[in-house]
Amino acid sequence: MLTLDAAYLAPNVTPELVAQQTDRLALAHATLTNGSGAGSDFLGWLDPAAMADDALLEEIESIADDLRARTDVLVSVGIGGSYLGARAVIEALGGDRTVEFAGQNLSAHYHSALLGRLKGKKLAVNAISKSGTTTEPAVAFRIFRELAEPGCIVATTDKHKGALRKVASGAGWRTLPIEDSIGGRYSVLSPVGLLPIAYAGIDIRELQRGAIACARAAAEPDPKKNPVLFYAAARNLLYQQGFLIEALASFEPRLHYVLEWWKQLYGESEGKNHMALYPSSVEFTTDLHSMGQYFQEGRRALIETFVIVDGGEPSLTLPSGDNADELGYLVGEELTAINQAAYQATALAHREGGVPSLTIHLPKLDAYHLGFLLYFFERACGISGYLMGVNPFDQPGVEAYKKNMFGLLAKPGYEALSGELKAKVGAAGDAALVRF
Ligand SMILES: O=P(O)(O)OC[C@H]1O[C@H](O)[C@H](O)[C@@H](O)[C@@H]1O
Repeated sequence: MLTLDAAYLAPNVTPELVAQQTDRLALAHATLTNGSGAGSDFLGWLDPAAMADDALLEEIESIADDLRARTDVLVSVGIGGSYLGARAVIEALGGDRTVEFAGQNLSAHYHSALLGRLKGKKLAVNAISKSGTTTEPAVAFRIFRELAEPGCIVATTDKHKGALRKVASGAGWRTLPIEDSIGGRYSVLSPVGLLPIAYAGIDIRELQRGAIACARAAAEPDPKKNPVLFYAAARNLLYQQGFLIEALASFEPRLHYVLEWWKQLYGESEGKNHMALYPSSVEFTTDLHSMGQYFQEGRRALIETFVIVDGGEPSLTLPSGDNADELGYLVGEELTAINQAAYQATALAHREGGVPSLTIHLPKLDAYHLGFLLYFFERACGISGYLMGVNPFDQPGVEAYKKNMFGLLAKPGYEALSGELKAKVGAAGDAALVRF
């Protein structure tokens, strides 16, 4: 279970204001659950138990066990939704085996350094791409597949189409399916996320169990009893009031990639028709010493959603010593308690500075509660997109850069565009350069 603390949303958002949205919320809720809205072909994630049934979980676990027995490191190759979910869970929960990530950028430095780190290690490689044609992971996969131990390549991709499917069939590698009805950013609890997570040694059944519990809670149509509806309603009301940026804020560095995953989820789902809250993230207290000033006194366009871990953290107390560092008042205090005080102080200060906030409390950060949280955000994102009047399950805008890149790299089929784009990019010529 998670708990929402909505005290600092007032007066912008109050339970009464949310109650006034009941009809709109009920419509968005029904549109999502009945599959009657835009993008309804992509609701395969809605039922987490069906998305990965027992047979599929067993298959994933058995592949993970086999790879763990034969290798030291898994290189997970993917980008966007084929990357962020697995990384979010693995970085948050740790595990006992190293998973490295490749193909989430095109940096020669990043990939050379990774190759260096992997020297002398026995590698498994998991190529993950729903379309099977995304350039970044395809490029990285060419580099890393050569280094895998025999029989230790797994392709997670569309059942029938795409270049990755073709290559995997030709080479006889093991494969895991990505259903048509599951888009990348909603795929963490499918084979896309689950194989790397299982390789890391994290209990994928617990993760799924948390998501199933959240799905049950989210079936409730009354926004007062359904945290998913409440969150979707609150951010929508704030957007209508003119707020433009939602910052997901944590005080726990191991949530870094959960914040990154959330940004893709909301950015791709809602950033359409020149609308939507811009999803950003901050990691406190680190960022209080860089972004804190802006949060307190910059342009008042920000709302904050805190994700706070309440318990289960290791005990670490401040040791005694002379009081020259003026920390005597904290001797014997738990670091976790100091961090909690920092959260309370921050939420209060920001609220008083004009930043409304909502806090999501997790009793502890384990597989169950993380599964609950991930599903919470997915489900709220579907509702939120429908409240906004967009299709939360497509991402047509992402194609624009790809088309340009293919043109500039003269990919077969893009020859005509190639000349035009090269002319555009070079148009300003020397005149545009400012040299020093
Ligand atoms: O899994 P893939 O087909 O390789 O896609 C990976 C990612 O690339 C894209 O460009 C999309 O914007 C993302 O939604 C997707 O998750």
